[in-house]
Amino acid sequence: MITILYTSKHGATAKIARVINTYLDHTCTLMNLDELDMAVLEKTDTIVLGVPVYYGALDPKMVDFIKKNQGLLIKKHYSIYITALFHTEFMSYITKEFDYSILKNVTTMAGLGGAIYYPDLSIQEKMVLAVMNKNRPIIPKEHHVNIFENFDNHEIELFSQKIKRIDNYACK
Ligand SMILES: Cc1cc2nc3c(=O)[nH]c(=O)nc-3n(C[C@H](O)[C@H](O)[C@H](O)COP(=O)(O)O)c2cc1C
Repeated sequence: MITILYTSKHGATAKIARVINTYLDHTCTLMNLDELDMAVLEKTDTIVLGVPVYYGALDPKMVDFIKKNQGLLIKKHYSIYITALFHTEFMSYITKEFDYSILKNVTTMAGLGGAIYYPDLSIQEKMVLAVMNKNRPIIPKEHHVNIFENFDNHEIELFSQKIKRIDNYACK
C-alpha cells in the first residue's frame, strides 16, 4: 500500500501527486498534510512525501512533520519529491533541512519541477517572484499573468517507476 502525503499552497505538488498515482495505476492514497490520518500512515508500506519550496526553503510544515515522525518513517519505505522551479537543485534544499539520520533511510529522492498559477498568488508572493526572477530568470515574460509550469515529466515517470518497484518488493 502506498500513501502520497503532500503539502501544496498553490496546487502543483498536489497535481504531481495525482500524476504519480496515475503512473501507479490509481493504487495510492493521496493525503494532504492538513488532513493527516495517522491510522492510514501506520498501515501503509510505502510513503511518498511531496514537499514544495517557497522562499528558498522546503515547506516548514512538512519539514516539521518529517522530523517529528522519523520513528514512523524508518519503519517504512519512504521517498521524497521536491516541487520547485529550480528543481535540479533539490538536493541542496533537502540537505539544508535534514541530517544524515533522516537521509540515510530515504529510498529515493527527486526534484520534479514546479508551477506558478499567477491568478492565485497574493501581491506579496508576486513581488517575491518578481525579485527572484530578476536575479535568476526562469519564468518567461509572457507567463507573468497566467500559468507557468516547468514540470519534468520524464523525471516524474522515472520517480513513479522507482516507487512501483520499491512497493512491489515491500509487498513480497
Ligand atoms: C512566494 C513563492 C516563493 C517561491 N520560492 C521559490 C524558491 O525559492 N525556489 C524555487 O525553486 N521555487 C520557488 N517557488 C516556486 C514554487 O516552488 C512552485 O510554485 C511550486 O509549484 C509550489 O508548490 P505548490 O504549487 O504545491 O504550492 C516559489 C513560489 C512562490 C509562490
